[in-house]
This record gives sequence, C-alpha cells and structure tokens, in this order.
Amino acid sequence: MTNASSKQIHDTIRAVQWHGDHLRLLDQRLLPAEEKWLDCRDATAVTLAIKDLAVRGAPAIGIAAAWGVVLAAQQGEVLDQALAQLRAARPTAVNLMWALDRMKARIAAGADTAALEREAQAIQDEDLAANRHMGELGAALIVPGSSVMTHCNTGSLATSGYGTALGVIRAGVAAGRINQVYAGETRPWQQGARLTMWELVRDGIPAKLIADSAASHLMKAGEVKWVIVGADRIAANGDTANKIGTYQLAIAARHHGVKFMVVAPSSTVDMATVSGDDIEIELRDAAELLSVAGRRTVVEGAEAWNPVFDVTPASLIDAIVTERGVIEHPTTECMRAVFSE
Ligand SMILES: CSC[C@@H](O)[C@@H](O)C(=O)COP(=O)(O)O
Repeated sequence: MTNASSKQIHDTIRAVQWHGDHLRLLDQRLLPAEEKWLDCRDATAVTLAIKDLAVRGAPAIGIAAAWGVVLAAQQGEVLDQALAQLRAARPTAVNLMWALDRMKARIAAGADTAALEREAQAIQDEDLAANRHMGELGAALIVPGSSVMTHCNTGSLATSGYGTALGVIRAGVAAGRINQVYAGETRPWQQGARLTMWELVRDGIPAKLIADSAASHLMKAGEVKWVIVGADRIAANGDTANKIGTYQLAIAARHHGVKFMVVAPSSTVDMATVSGDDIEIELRDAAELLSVAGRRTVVEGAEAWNPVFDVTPASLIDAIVTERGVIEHPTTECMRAVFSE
C-alpha cells in the first residue's frame, strides 16, 4: 500500500479463452444482464462474433482473430480465405490486421497447426504483459488523489486482460493515484455503461457513470485531472482513432486544462497510415441508434447516421502510452523514433 486510498485490484475477467479446439468468448452483447459464453469452433463463427460485437475492443478483436486462424487450420479450411474473411470483419481497429499479418507470416514460413497455436498464444500473452507495463507507465503520470474520466470500454473485456486505459486506471487506483473514476456511458452501444461500469464495480473501484453529454460540465467543475482512453488505430503522426465521442472529450479537455492520455499497445500503432485522415471509420447500422436495448425509441421513418469511431488529432493528446514507453505531445518524428523498426 502506498497510501491510505490505494487498493488491491483483483482483475479476474478473461473474456477470450482458448480451449484447445474452440474459442470461448464472454458475450459482450448481453452484459451486464447475463454472463453467457459463446463457443466458436471455426473461423466463420469467430468472424461473426467480431462483426456482431460479441467480442469487441481492438486488442481482443486481434487476439480472437488469431485464434480464428488456428481453428481454420484445425478444420483444414483454406487459410487464405479464413484470413480474408476475418480481416474484413471490422475496418478501424488495426490490431485485427496486425494479428492476422503475424499469423499469415507464420503460415508463409510453413508453420503447422501447433506452431500457429503457439503464435496465437504469444499474441494473447504479449498483450497481457503490455497492458500491465502500460498500467505502471500511465499511472506514474497521475498526481496522487486524482479523479479521472474514461470513455468506452478498454478493460479486461476489450483485451487479453487488465486493459489499456482501464489498466492505467487499475494501476492508478492500486497505487493511490486515482481515487475516483467517471465513465461516459458511450452511446449508442453503451460500452461504458454496460461494460466499464461492470468491470469497475467488480473490482470495487470508486466509479460514477455519467451521460456522455455531461463530460464538459464535469470538466468545468474541475473534477477531473486526466481523460484516459484507449485506441483502435494510432497513425504515424499520433492522430488517434477511438470510440465515437473521444474527439469531443479531447476538445473539452484542452478547453478546461484537463490532460488527455491515450493508452494502447504497439499493435495499435499503424506507421503505414500517415495521419488520421487516412483511417477508415466504421459506420454501423442506424438501428443501433434508433433503438435502446432492442426497443425502438425513435419515430418510424426517421433516419440516423452512426459512425462508431472518430479521430482525435495528435495536437490534443498530452501523452500516448504504449509498452515501449510514453510519448508526450506526439509528432511524426517522435512516433518514428519509437515505432520504426
Ligand atoms: C482497449 S480497447 C480500445 C478501443 O478498442 C476502445 O476504446 C473502443 O473504441 C472499442 O470499440 P468497440 O466498437 O467496442 O470495439
């Protein structure tokens, strides 16, 4: 214990589990009402689970896809086809393409099914190690006793475990640096309300849910010191795609003198994408906006526009935390220094 408000964190959730001949996923569409597991036995089932958000969060998507390739190899499927269908499941989170490229390189090198299984396990294990390291690095930036705000879900559910932004929050709470968390509900899919609050309450972390639209009001009150978010793709200049609503949080944070931290493993960094303008933003079904919990809330005949990510310019980001270190005030030059192999 480093001070009176530090806390033991248990972090017991492992939402992506390999069971030798199938991939078991904690179905995130049903949480927190139901804790139901979904067993995927081939690459098509994994592809559907990614598309339909049974598994979501950039690192978790990549890990699930890697196991999808292992299932395809076990089933004797055409691996190029399995790779292609998994790759097309969602467009924005680059961890998906990164993990599949790793599996593809092993296939090209003649790896057998057992070797592919070892590669998928390595992808999963490396993610957990990265999250724990990022947790320490990010928490060290936070003044003890701070309140912070987060958006979407970046925790154990979105990763191999522990989390990215939520990993920093877990480490910060454990070290007594964070004593209060505010989580935006993250309309329309409510990753913050349904998933982040579930994780925070399970860990006994002091947390309050806020409507997304309450964020500026909260910041104006001087309540939060940092906004801490994850990422789906970080471009070579530091521009960061993350859950819709992140960009407006960054604008509000800068306006109110609140610091803005992006936490993501290096598998989320895409040095081949020059800037955020080149990142494909996923558009999802309007039905996600027109209904709440499956019940239509908007008049029949109404239309909706549902981009599910946005891009925060690097100029609004105070720190990008990866397992390779902290980049303050990111620019292409400092990104290159860390991420160009
Ligand atoms: C560690 S998860 C980082 C991001 O993937 C997360 O913030 C996010 O935007 C998730 O979006 P989702 O649509 O739920 O997959």
